[in-house]
Amino acid sequence: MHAKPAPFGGRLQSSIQPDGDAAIRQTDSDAALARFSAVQKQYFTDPFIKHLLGRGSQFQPPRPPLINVGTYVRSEAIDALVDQWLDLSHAEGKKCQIVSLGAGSDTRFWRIANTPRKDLLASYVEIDFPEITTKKAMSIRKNKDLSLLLGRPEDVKLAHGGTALHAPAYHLIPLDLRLPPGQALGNALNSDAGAGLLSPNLPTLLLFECVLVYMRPAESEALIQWFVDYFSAGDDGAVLGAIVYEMFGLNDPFGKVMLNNLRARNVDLPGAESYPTFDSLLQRFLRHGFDASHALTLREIRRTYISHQELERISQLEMLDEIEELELVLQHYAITWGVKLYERNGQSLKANWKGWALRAPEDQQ
Ligand SMILES: C[S@@+](CC[C@H](N)C(=O)[O-])C[C@H]1O[C@@H](n2cnc3c(N)ncnc32)[C@H](O)[C@@H]1O
Repeated sequence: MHAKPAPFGGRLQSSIQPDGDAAIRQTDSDAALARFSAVQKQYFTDPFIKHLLGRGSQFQPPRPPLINVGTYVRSEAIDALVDQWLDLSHAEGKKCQIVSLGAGSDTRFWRIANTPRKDLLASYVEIDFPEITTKKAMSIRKNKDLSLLLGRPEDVKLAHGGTALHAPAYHLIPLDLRLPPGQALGNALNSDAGAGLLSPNLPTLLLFECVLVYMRPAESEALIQWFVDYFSAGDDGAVLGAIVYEMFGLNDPFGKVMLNNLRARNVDLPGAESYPTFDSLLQRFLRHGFDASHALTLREIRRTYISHQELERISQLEMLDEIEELELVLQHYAITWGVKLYERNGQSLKANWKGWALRAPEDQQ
């Protein structure tokens, strides 16, 4: 076996603390290390991740090939969906907003800000526990590669004792997402910068990368519903999109081993219970009145949505001979995405947004 069943980037370290939230927060370091490992092995590039790793983490050994391939497939697919979202907003003549929930040490904002697509971003909001946002805010302040992409130094401000950070198009906000969103999230998005951080009129994409699985279903449903209601207040009709990446189908033998391994490290996955099958994934958004909902397992994405040239390239990076094991693991992770369209006038516009989907290589020409 190359790896014990555990989330990609979720191989927990030995120093697990008794507090369950500490173990959940630890998954952020694991995710960042998994990304750094895939970068070191040249699966993809990310010039920013090294600035967000904890002290000494750069010297950790790389992750096993199976984990690197999983991180690569997930990253490529979510990047493609996010880029397409930005381009769809652009085609509509609007800037777009992205909210990353449980953002941890994610580098997506900087990766976008480093490209011409930066001009398509009206606002990028990242939310996580205060311990995580404090660490991230410090890394941003300390590192020029990160801070320069936020704007002029005088426009970048720490807030709430260093747990929050605000720049013209970037906001880092400390919050426990399990709190009733009506008060907690609503206040967090409205108080800090004086004005609302999110316009209800702009196309807005929610990113939930490996976070809802740590919350109870009632809590994650309340969170998604809060956003659904928030955008119904827009006067120009908004478009709400969401991407969820996480494990599912954990009631089979593989899933049970995964759950037990995590439980031994003080991590529960209450959010996985509602998603025992592939079909159940689509309900994630349909139950909130989304107009379209799609899901793909990482196994299917690797098989169908990554070009032969790319598969050939990554097969040269390191030895991976246990394809069956790889497929078994990839079969338990899925990307689910959906879109909700609010009142507006043009049917063609709706058709555009409904076509938001991963493209197989032969459709990309
Ligand atoms: C596995 S990490 C994923 C980080 C990042 N989204 C990524 O994919 O690289 C899970 C993140 O969700 C955050 N998280 C989990 N439960 C949370 C909650 N109730 N409120 C805020 N953040 C939470 C953790 O602190 C951690 O940063």
